[in-house]
Order: sequence, then structure tokens, then C-alpha cells
Amino acid sequence: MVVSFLPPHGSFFAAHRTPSCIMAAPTKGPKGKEIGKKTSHKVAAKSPAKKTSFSPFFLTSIPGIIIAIAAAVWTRGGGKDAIVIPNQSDVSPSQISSRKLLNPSPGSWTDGYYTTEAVPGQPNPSTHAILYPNGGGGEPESVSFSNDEEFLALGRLYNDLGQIVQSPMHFLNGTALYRGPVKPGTHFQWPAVRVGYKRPIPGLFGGDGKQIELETLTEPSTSDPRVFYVHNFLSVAEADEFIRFSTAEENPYKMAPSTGGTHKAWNQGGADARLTTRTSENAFDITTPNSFDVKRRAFQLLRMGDYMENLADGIQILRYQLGQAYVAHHDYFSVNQSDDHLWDPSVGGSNRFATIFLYLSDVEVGGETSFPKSERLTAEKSEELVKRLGEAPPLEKQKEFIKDAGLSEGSWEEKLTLACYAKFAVPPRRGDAILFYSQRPDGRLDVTSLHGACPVLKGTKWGANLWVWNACRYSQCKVDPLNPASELPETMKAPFPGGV
Ligand SMILES: O=C(O)CCC(=O)C(=O)O
Ligand SMILES: [Fe+2]
Repeated sequence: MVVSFLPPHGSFFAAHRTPSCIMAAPTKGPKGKEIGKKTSHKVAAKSPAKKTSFSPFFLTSIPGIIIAIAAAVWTRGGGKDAIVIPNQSDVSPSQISSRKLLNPSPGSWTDGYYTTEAVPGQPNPSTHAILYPNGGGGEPESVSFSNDEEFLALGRLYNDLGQIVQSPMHFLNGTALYRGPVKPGTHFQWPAVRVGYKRPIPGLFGGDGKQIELETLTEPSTSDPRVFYVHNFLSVAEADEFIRFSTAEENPYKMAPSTGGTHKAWNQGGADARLTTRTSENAFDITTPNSFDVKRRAFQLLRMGDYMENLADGIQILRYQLGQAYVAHHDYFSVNQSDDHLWDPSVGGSNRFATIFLYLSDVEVGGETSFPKSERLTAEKSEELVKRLGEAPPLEKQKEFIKDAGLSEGSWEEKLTLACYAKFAVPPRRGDAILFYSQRPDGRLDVTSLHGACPVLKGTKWGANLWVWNACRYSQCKVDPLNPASELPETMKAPFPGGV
């Protein structure tokens, strides 16, 4: 039985054109083509979904009687309004943190993927769940199954903690589950659930041993980028080590002015492509133990298993001095980038899949990462987030900051600053990171992932790009660069018809 309900989410945004350019990691690039097509994207009008919710996890602490009531409501069937939709968004972080956080299968292939365990005290296997598409959002279905086999026939499923759900004994009836990737070369994406939803990531700890937590920053819909805040990703020592190495004599890719607009890095003869739209300086760290520790952690954060060298660019360290910035751009390469590689991930090609942007310093004023396709957060969505991420100062104050930073009137930096304050933006905080996807769960490049670095208005900003590809990156495919998805290891090769 499959029942569909809840309208898909959506929202308006104006078609938006921005210059788009990109900087390559120090790896061989396709010959000098311009990249970054200007694209616009149409979406449906917002249709607010009215949800009645309860938390399945809440039920774990309240005995049988409530379960019986919930089951009665559930099985009443008939009109949509009668269905109580379990929504884990109502689970408070403290309820979540009482759940087991360790990876139960260290050493097995699932190490790095993470799997679920039996719910303590659950008498019978569950018989139904609410199933969302990979990455959440969209239209959920109610699915039922009467044994393990039927459950596993649904394919690989995840819970909201990014664990692969192995058995109907591992969740309570009515729990929200998420489909895993279903197309070759695509991967699990974190479900947004709702803005402000914060969850610990089982088995994942930052450089200083603190639990890493993932917080949803943008709406789960068809129109917003998928942006998450990553708490406690780096230790101060790790951040400082990136900063040190970026200017160290022993680093062959040490700090130099940023380039862009072509696929060539400055150290590949791209220096003449120095940009007026990206004024920071950058370095690469492709060798240090520090960078490998952090990249390994990034793969765990993405639930992509063990670190694979041919799926990651070298870490790119950035320094923005006063007034420096980077206009809005995409991190992915155009599907027409070159013809010696298949760049379109929706048909088995490879491209940048996710960016984990590491904040290596705080910034006194400015320097946010902005997402112009996403509206500024309102207290209605999350009061706490608005407070933490900062409200936009009044226009007068913005102008004062701009003047004090020495940015001239009418300059692109001034315009960018005003645009930054008008749209969704994340201020840097040392040791934390943001995660955003450059691809949709079905592998289409995501035009809404447009983002930029707002001008630094006071102080200096240090950050780093950690780019992960969905399959072997450009020049790193061993068998056939026109079929990168085929080179993924079996454990990463969607679909997964047998479940786990
Ligand atoms: O500095 C930032 O906040 C973002 C930089 C960025 O998007 C990039 O370097 O590709
Ligand atoms: Fe970027």
C-alpha cells in the first residue's frame, strides 16, 4: 500500500543572473574553456503545507496507551486530514542525543556509512513508515511491509541521523525514513527536515573530540539550496595549522592571488586570469596529515564511507583582507566544460557534489557566505538562528561599514555588501563549517547553490574549500572519463535494490 499526502514545498525567487567563475584545485585541467553558465530556474508558487505532527521518538518514552491512540488515528484511513503525520522535526536535540550515537559496525564496510540498531524494548517489527525522497522535502509516501524482505525491497533507506536502516526492528511505526540514492553516481544527501533542525551525527567527532552536529539552514523544498551548518567540525589547532601551512615555505602551493574564469589554477599558468570578482588570496594543502584527517572526516559527514583520493580536490585555503570578496558563483563546472570528461552527474558523469566550507577564523564585520537564491531568515522560521547568525544592520549602518572599509560608491563590492545583507548569509565562526550541495539528489547540477563571499568589512577572514565529487574527479578516472559513475566502488554504487 502506498498513500501520498502533503503538497510539495516550493517558493518563489526571481530569476537571478550573476557572473559565475571558479577556481581549480591543483590538478590537470581541461584546456582553457570558460566555465560557469548563467542559468535561471523556474519553480512553483509556495503552497504552505499544513502538518499535524507528533514525534515517533517521543513515543519511546511514553508507554503503550499513546502508541495505541496513534495507531488508531493512523489506521483510520480515509481523508487526508485524518492522518497524523509523524514528523521528527519536533524531536528536541536532547531527545536525540539520548539515542545511541556510536557506529555499531566498526571495521565492516558499513564503517563510515553507519547503520541503525534495534530500538530497545520494541516488541514487534514495525509495519509502516513515512518515506521521503533522498534529501527530504518533496512528497512523502506512507509505505507498509509485513516482513524484513518486503522492507529491504524498498531499497536503501536512511533515518534523519544519516544511518542506513537495516531492519523494521530498528525504528518505530510511522517514523520518517529517507530513500538512499537511486541513480548510478548519486549519493545520500542529508534531509533538511526543517530550518533550525539540529542533530548530532552518530559516530562523528570534531578535531577536539566534540560531537559534530548538523543544523539545517535552508528550507527543504525544490527551490532553495541545501545548506547546513556544521558545529564543531575543526579544532582550533587544525584551523591554525591550515593557516600556518598556507604561507609556509615548504608548501609548493602557498598563498597567491586568486584566479578564476578558467579551469586553470594560478600554478598551472592561470595567473593571468586574476579576477576582479574574486579578490582573496589562496593556497592549497594537498599533502599534510592535517588535511587528510579533515578530508576523512568530511567523507564521514557526507556518509560517503572511507576517504577516496580521486573524489576530493586539494583543500583550498583562502585569505580575505579588508574589502576583499568573491561574487556569487557555482562551485560546479559547466556540463560543457570539456569533451574529454562527462561532467553531467545526472547521466553517470562527475562534477563537484558537495562543498564543505571551513571557517578558519571569526570575522569582526562582514565576510559572510551568502546564498542569493535563498531569502534572509526570519524569526518566524527560527528565532534562535536569526539571533545567532545576526540580523542585518539598518541601511545607514551598512553604508557606514562600507565607507569605513574603504569600498567606493557604485563598486561591485558595495553592491555585493548590500545584496549580502538582503539575502541569506552565514557569518564565519572559527572551527565550524557549512555544508552545501552543488547537485540535486538525482544528480542534476543545482543552480540554486549559487553563493558568494561577502566583502570583509572589518578584520581578516580565513576559510577553506573542501570539495567532494560524486565520482572520480577530472583527470582522475582510471578506466573511462566518459563514464565516471562506473568507477565507484560497489558499496557506493546506487541503486541498492536489496536495502542495506
Ligand atoms: O569565502 C566564502 O565564504 C566562500 C568562498 C567560495 O565560495 C569559494 O571559494 O568557492
Ligand atoms: Fe564557492
